[in-house]
Amino acid sequence: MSEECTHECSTCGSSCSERTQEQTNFREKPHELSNIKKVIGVVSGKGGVGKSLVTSMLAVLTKRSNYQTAILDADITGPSIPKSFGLHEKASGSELGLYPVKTKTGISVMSLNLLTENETDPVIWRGPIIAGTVKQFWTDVIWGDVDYMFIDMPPGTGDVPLTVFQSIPVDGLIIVASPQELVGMIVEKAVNMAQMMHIPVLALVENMSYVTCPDCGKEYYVFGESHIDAIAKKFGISTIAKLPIDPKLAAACDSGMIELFDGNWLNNIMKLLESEEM
Ligand SMILES: Nc1ncnc2c1ncn2[C@@H]1O[C@H](COP(=O)(O)OP(=O)(O)OP(=O)(O)O)[C@@H](O)[C@H]1O
Repeated sequence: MSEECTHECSTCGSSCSERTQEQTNFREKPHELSNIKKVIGVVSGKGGVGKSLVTSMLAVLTKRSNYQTAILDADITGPSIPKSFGLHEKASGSELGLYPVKTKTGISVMSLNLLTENETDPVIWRGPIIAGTVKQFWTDVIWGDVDYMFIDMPPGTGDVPLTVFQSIPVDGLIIVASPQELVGMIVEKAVNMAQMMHIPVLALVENMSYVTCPDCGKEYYVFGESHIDAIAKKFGISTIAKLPIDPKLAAACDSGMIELFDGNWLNNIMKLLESEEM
């Protein structure tokens, strides 16, 4: 029995002598025309902390390194990926399945906003329908060959993230948090959920960590001293990144130009993704 045993035998993948229940396998197969090598989930404890921004930036970096890249926007009720890439066309389909929409640089994207008639239509669905839609983005979308798929997860640790973790083989998670969250329990909850689902936490990103003065270049930690190093150490997460509050990033998202962002803040996560450890 592992030291981290949660006694949740139905969701545990290890075959140990203490097993009391059969493992229930909820894994869904991707579309037969999809060949997806690595799946990275981007999660946050709560909404609005920059999860979609980090998902978009990591996808842009992998694409810049010439990998076949895809984004599955699992944030069904608040999809923001199409907007940051300036995607307004609708996804098309055939009798074989649905086709993702390509961004200007060739990143494949599927999001509910690419399917609804109006981008502003609210999605007033209950949890199981939302979770079912995410599953369909995995099973019914013809993704083709993908080296890295990033999943922009819905915030929190509820119904939908649980279904995604159970039905899609996620290779690793990147947790995005604001400086305030890093002093509370929200990040701890996300780390604990990852452990319970047996998914490794690859990296921790502190978004809106600091502001750089445009005149003198000095960094100001407006939310107080950063706690990311201590939290990463506590949970044994070796890769961290700090993203400043940068009006250029907000403007790039708003104008659909995130593919043009300039900055090396997430380069060490990129290195990790390309390394043998992944
Ligand atoms: N470091 C940053 N600098 C400037 N603007 C930022 C930064 N991070 C996020 N933003 C802006 O804050 C807003 C929220 O970010 P984003 O949509 O990525 O958050 P989220 O965690 O995905 O939210 P939700 O879960 O509600 O979808 C966006 O308008 C984004 O452009």
